[in-house]
This record gives sequence, C-alpha cells and structure tokens, in this order.
Amino acid sequence: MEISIEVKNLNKHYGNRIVVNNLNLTVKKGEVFGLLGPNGAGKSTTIDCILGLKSFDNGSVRILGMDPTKERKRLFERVGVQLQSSSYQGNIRIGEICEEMAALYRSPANYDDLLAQFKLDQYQKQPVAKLSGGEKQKLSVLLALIPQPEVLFLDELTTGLDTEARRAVWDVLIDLKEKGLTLFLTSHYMDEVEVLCDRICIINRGHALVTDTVPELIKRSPYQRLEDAYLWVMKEEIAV
Ligand SMILES: Nc1ncnc2c1ncn2[C@@H]1O[C@H](COP(=O)(O)OP(=O)(O)OP(=O)(O)O)[C@@H](O)[C@H]1O
Repeated sequence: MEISIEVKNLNKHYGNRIVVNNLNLTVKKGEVFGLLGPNGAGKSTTIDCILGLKSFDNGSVRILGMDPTKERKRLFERVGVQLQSSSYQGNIRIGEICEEMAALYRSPANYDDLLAQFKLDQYQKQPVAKLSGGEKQKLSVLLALIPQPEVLFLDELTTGLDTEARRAVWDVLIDLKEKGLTLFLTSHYMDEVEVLCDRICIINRGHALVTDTVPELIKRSPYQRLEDAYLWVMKEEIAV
C-alpha cells in the first residue's frame, strides 16, 4: 500500500488552547480523505500544519515521503492547494492569474480546458476582483489543479457554489480520482462527503473522534444517512 500523506502525533496550540490534539492520519495513494468537524474544530489549522504553512508543537508529517517543512519547493511541484481564504493581487485578470500559476510548473494543466470545465472561460479578461464569491471559489479550486498535482488539498471546496457549479467541481474531482489523484478535503456538506470521500475523520477541538469509511460509520450508527451519523458522533462525542 502506497501512502501519500502520513501524520503522526500532531499537536498545535494557540496560547493555552490546544487546537490540534495528538492527531494521527494516514491517507493512501488514490484515496479521497475528508477531514470533518464543526466550525473551529481545527480543520484548517491541521491542513496548514500538514502543508508546513503553520508551525506545530510536535509530531511529524510526510507528504509523498517528503517533510513539508524542509522540502517545500520539491513538494509543491507535486501538490495542489486550495485554501479557505485565497487572496489575489490587485486588478489581476482571470487569464493572467492562470498564466502566472502555470508558469511556476514544469508541466502545468491546460488551463483553457479547466476554465471551460468550470464555466469561467467567458471571464478570462475580467479582473478577479469582479467575480462573484462562488466564481472566486471555483477559480481557487481551478488554480489548485494547474500543477497537475498528485495530491490535492481542498479546504471547504464548494462553499458558496450553486448546485450546478458544485456538480461541475465534483465531476472534475471524480475524473481526477479515477486517474489516481489523492485528495484531502474539508467540507461541511455531508452529501458532498458521501459522493466524494472514501474515508473520513471527524474531529472536535482538534481531537479525532472517529476515522472510518462512510458506509462503515453509517453502519455503526443507529442511522442510515451520513449527516445523522455525523451528528450522532458529535452529540455524544462518541469515539467509535
Ligand atoms: N492565528 C490564530 N490565533 C489564535 N487562534 C486561532 C488562530 N487561527 C485559528 N485559531 C483558532 O483555532 C481554532 C481552530 O480554527 P480552524 O480555522 O482550524 O477551524 P476549522 O475547523 O477550520 O473551522 P471552520 O469550519 O469554521 O473553517 C478556532 O477556534 C480558531 O479561532
């Protein structure tokens, strides 16, 4: 079994508050892994620590066998990242930002194709600042795909997207998954998690309550839907 992401005993605190509490995660190559939990549970902080964007107290992280704090340049040739708060420079246009991104990589994806898939092609010459919230969100996912990554991190991938746009993003991701992409995502939408994720980890206050496949978690709960099973785990903080 090839491992894409390995997190061991990860801990992080802010002041006297523990935000990531002894987290252990293993994501296999080609797997779609969902990190779930309520607002403030520590999902984004965990992603930032995994990617080496935030320092952590102790623990170890490997992505594709590399240490993100030490091998950042080599790692980001092979890893795509879409973070919750993407900010873009001044008046940059959609076509320009795609071109800038593509220029950073040896074999970038064809961004014209991605723009068409995400229905953003008609905005190529428009400043990013003029896009709607949902369009900006789609653009941030698109930009994360430009490196043709082997591992893709998506933090709240479809927040703010309309139904059609959500489906378009899912379709692109399912297609890439079939080609072997490893995906690490966070989402508050359980329908999305059911469609996309092979395995999930539910965290609260930085602590893992459960790590399992979606069908297994549902089977272990008294419910038939992931949303109910999730609420069941959260309500009792049942460590299953
Ligand atoms: N720079 C910081 N300084 C102090 N506290 C922080 C900082 N960044 C995040 N936190 C706190 O850490 C906790 C975890 O935040 P994080 O953004 O990781 O949660 P999350 O699970 O991604 O939440 P959401 O689902 O709302 O995006 C929150 O309570 C947040 O207020």
